[in-house]
This record gives sequence, structure tokens and C-alpha cells, in this order.
Amino acid sequence: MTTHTPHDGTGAPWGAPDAEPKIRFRGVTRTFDLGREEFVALGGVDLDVADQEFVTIVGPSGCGKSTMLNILAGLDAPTTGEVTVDGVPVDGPSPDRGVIFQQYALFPWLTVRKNVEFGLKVAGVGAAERRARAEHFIDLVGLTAFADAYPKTLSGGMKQRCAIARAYAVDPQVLLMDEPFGALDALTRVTLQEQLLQTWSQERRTVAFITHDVDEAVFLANRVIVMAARPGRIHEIVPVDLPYPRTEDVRLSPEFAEIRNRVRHAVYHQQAAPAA
Ligand SMILES: Nc1ncnc2c1ncn2[C@@H]1O[C@H](COP(=O)(O)OP(=O)(O)OP(=O)(O)O)[C@@H](O)[C@H]1O
Repeated sequence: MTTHTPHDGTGAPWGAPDAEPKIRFRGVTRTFDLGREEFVALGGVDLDVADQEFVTIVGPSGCGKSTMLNILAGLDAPTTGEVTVDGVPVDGPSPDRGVIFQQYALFPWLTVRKNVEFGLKVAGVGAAERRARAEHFIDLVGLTAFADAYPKTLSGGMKQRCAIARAYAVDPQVLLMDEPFGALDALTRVTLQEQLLQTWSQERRTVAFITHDVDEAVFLANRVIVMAARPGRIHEIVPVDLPYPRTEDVRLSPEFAEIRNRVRHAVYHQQAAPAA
């Protein structure tokens, strides 16, 4: 069987078919204690994500998307089951798993350059290497002209590009993004989607990305994970067999429309889970 990469134009995955998954969810549940009752946010999630794969996660509000991502980030823990990265159980946050949220979370008192360098400084990386790495990623996200600007002078899209550069700079194995473009206007969003894919194809990290926008989910992903609510669970996984680079032509193609319709159908026509 041929091994594809995300970069060979086929849109097919990303590592050897029999390779160990980068990320593995096995029987993951998360229950919240609400006093008199328990709320099952995740009712049992099994999922493998391959090394260098880009998966997007969509589903109705409250279906447990953020809960899944927080568990993978190590910011929350499953009630039962296990999440592993490279076969190692996740038991807390790690620099190997970079997280980007909708709110930009930049340090307002630091310039773009210093924001991007921050994680490297914490990791003890020397000044010269810090600067070189920061410059590389600032350039990659198109912020070179703003390297010495402070966050308050940047647009929302520029802040999020800075957050992406900062996350990549510390060289995480896995990038976790929780609606990172949710607060941006449609045009900025499209530009950032293309830029993120460019960064992904150059840096080859595994990405899990939550969005409410079905077009965004299809445009970015190798596979779209469609979730259902009550309890939160995986409803359907839709492969996105579209070529790279993903350009405006890809977005306007009948193949894109067909996959988008399939995802929309999976999101909007979900059957309620049978009562236990
Ligand atoms: N700390 C908590 N205590 C109680 N319930 C919680 C807690 N965190 C999440 N929940 C509940 O778990 C469910 C899943 O929440 P989660 O934020 O993961 O959903 P989501 O799919 O990301 O939603 P959205 O798309 O609206 O962001 C929701 O019903 C939420 O109210």
C-alpha cells in the first residue's frame, strides 16, 4: 500500500497506514457532578489521530468538543478511559501539546517578537536561537513588519497569527485549537485558514481544531470528526479527500461541496442516542 503524505497532492494521509497513532482516545468518558445529578459530557470516545494529520471537530453546542480538547491538553482528566500521545498517557499539560483558544491570550506588555519568544525563554533556549526561531515563525505567519508592535495595536487576525507563531515556536508535537478563528470576520478567517494550512504543511505537526463552521472544518481537515450531544460522542468521521494545496479553486469545487453537504447533514440531522 502506498504511503501518502499531506503534501503529495492526494489529500490522503499522513504517515504509514499501520503506524502507531499520534493521539489515541480509548473509552474516554467525562461526567460532571451537578449536585443531585450527574451530567455525562462525554459518553465514551474512541479515536485515533495519525502523526501529522489535521483533524477538525464539529458538532452542536454542548456536545463535548472543548471537553475532549481539554482532556487531550491535560487541562482536564477523563472520568474513565485514557488518552495517549505517542503511546504515553496524558496526565497534565505539556509543552509538547500547544493550545490556542479563541481569545488571543497574548501578553499585552510584550511585543509580537517577545510574545513569540516567551515559551522559548521559559524553556531555557538561548537568546540567539530564541530570536532566530521567533523570526522564522513571525515570518511564516506574515507578521515580520509588526515584530516590534504591541498586541493592542494589532487587529484580531494579527493577534491570532501571533498566537499561532507563539504556539509553533516551542515546537510542540501536537497543536490543539479551540475555535481559534471564531471571533474573526469572514475574510480574515479565510486568509488565516490558508496561512494555517501553509504552516501545517511546512512544519508537519498533528493538529486538532474545533470549529462551528462546516466550510472551515472541511477546508482544513484530512478528516472531520462530527460529534453528537447527550451524551457527547463521535457521530461520524468524514474523510476529506481533497488535494493540497487547498486553494480558492478547491473551496469552489463540486467535490468540496459534496463533502461539505455530507458534514452538514451529519451535524444537522443527528438522531438522539437511544435512552439507556
Ligand atoms: N465544569 C463543568 N461543570 C459542569 N458541566 C460542564 C463543565 N464543563 C462542561 N460542562 C458541560 O459539558 C457539556 C460539554 O461542554 P463543552 O464545552 O465540551 O461543549 P462544546 O461542544 O465545546 O460546546 P460549544 O460548542 O458550545 O463550545 C456542556 O453541556 C457543558 O455545559
